[in-house]
Amino acid sequence: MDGIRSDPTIFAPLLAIAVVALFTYASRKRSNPTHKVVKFAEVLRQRRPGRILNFHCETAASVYPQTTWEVHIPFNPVMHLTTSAPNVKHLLIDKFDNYPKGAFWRDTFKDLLGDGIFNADGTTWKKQRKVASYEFSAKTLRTFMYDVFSKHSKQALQVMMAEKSSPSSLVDCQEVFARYTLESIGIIGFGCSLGAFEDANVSSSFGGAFNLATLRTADRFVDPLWKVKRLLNVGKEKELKGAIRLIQNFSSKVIAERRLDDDLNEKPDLLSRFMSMSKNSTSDSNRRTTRDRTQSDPNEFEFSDQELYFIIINFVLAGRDTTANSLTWTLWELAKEENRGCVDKIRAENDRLRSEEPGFDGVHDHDLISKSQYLKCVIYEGLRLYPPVPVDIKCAENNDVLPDGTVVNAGDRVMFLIYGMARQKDIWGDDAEVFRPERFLTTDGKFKAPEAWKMPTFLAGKRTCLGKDMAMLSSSIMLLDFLDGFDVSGGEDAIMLYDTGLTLWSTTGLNIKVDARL
Ligand code: HEM
Repeated sequence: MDGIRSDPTIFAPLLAIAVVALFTYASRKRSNPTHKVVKFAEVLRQRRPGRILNFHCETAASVYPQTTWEVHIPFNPVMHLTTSAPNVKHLLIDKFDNYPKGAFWRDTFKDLLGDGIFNADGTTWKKQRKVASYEFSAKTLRTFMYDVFSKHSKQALQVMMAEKSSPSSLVDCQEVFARYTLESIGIIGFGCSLGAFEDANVSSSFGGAFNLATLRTADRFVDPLWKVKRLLNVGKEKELKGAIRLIQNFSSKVIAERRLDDDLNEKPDLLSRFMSMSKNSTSDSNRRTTRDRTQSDPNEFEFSDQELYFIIINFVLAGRDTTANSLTWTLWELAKEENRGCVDKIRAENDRLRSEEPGFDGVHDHDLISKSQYLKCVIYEGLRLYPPVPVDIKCAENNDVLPDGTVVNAGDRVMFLIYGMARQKDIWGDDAEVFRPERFLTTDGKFKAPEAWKMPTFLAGKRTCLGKDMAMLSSSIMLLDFLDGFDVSGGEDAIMLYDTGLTLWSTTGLNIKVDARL
């Protein structure tokens, strides 16, 4: 940046833009004069690991009984922040069409996610959602995905024990889960290994580039000048460009090789499935089957190499970080002395289900996992308190009024604070901040999911997460294998600081005691 400061041809226009922005910012007409405005400078000050989400919670408490407040970012429309469940229902379900991701979101993510499902609206989104829904069928989950997770969970735990330096040393379980989900999504998404078990540090190669790319993309949300920096190829934008290049090089190679594959129809991974639907594919029979199923436009399932690249990258983003985050924070809770009873209940339920299964051979199967009601409650409680996607944003297409009376102008953004909502006593009662899986257990011992808009961890409505069942399956398999083989402790001593990225990584890992069960 020193170069920019000393070069008047760059610095002067930047200064002029900043002055205009500040003037516009200061003279903005308020649509909700009673709403608190949090200074953007304050948001930037609070935006550090382990802090920003708590800052939002404190703001929510300070504006109560109002449930929405504002942040004004220079060069940008008003951002309304809310913790109101009825507002979330309004955004995601009742007025879905008025709240797309919008140009702001798409621009921010374009370099990393292209027009992939996460980043698309309208027909581009619909097409991918339709195709992907087939590939996340119950049958695929029971067979292909179950096998992938089952194999990799055992492998990840073996590697974890092999790398433990001494019997008493702490284990970074976040790293174990990151390797588990990276390797699994590599097989499920690309049909190839991403080398997560060979490399002692996920932060190298593909995994590392991916981490960096998501962090730097998240930084764009609070940097009004990111487009200028991208143009100049400086700072964080330069890092982002480099990381994306690495991801692209890897993916292009895999796609090119797969195009030459004669056995495309036999391959269950997402890339092969999407490719075999494409006109460019050599697989006529599969194409016909898919088209017959949907009876739609014959060009509907054509995907170029670039489209395929973005489709798969979107799934890698969706499937890797989120599940690793969910496992990390849930195990953190389970490793605390106060939650030992939860571990006992998971094991007791598992023992009972095994004893009811005739000829149980020591390996969990898909049915046993589906029947594990208490385990589901535990995973859900982890997902409630530590939502892997802690905040989400929608853009208003037309003027609107939210259920809590907030006036939203066309173009405004609404950010709903999923992490903050989990801590609202209005929604969860006085023990909102306590890890208590039983809140999801009915009196007859069944798991009951809450209404999605009260706990939008997987979102709600038409854009509900497509990988929800897959995430539940992979988390269940890993947690059962973990608690079957190991005792965990020391959660109360582990320092956990969530990162400021798109998902809820712990910047400090999850360092706890892991002992093989006798
Ligand atoms: C605990 C794990 C997971 C959580 C908490 C989670 C959460 C979410 C959230 C909040 C969204 C909405 C994002 C947005 O539109 O702004 C989403 C969308 C999505 N998720 Fe997940 N996800 C998880 C796992 C997965 C997995 C394993 C996959 C599959 C690989 C997946 C695939 C998707 C897809 C494809 C979308 C886009 C849906 C659409 O826009 O129509 N997710 N997820």
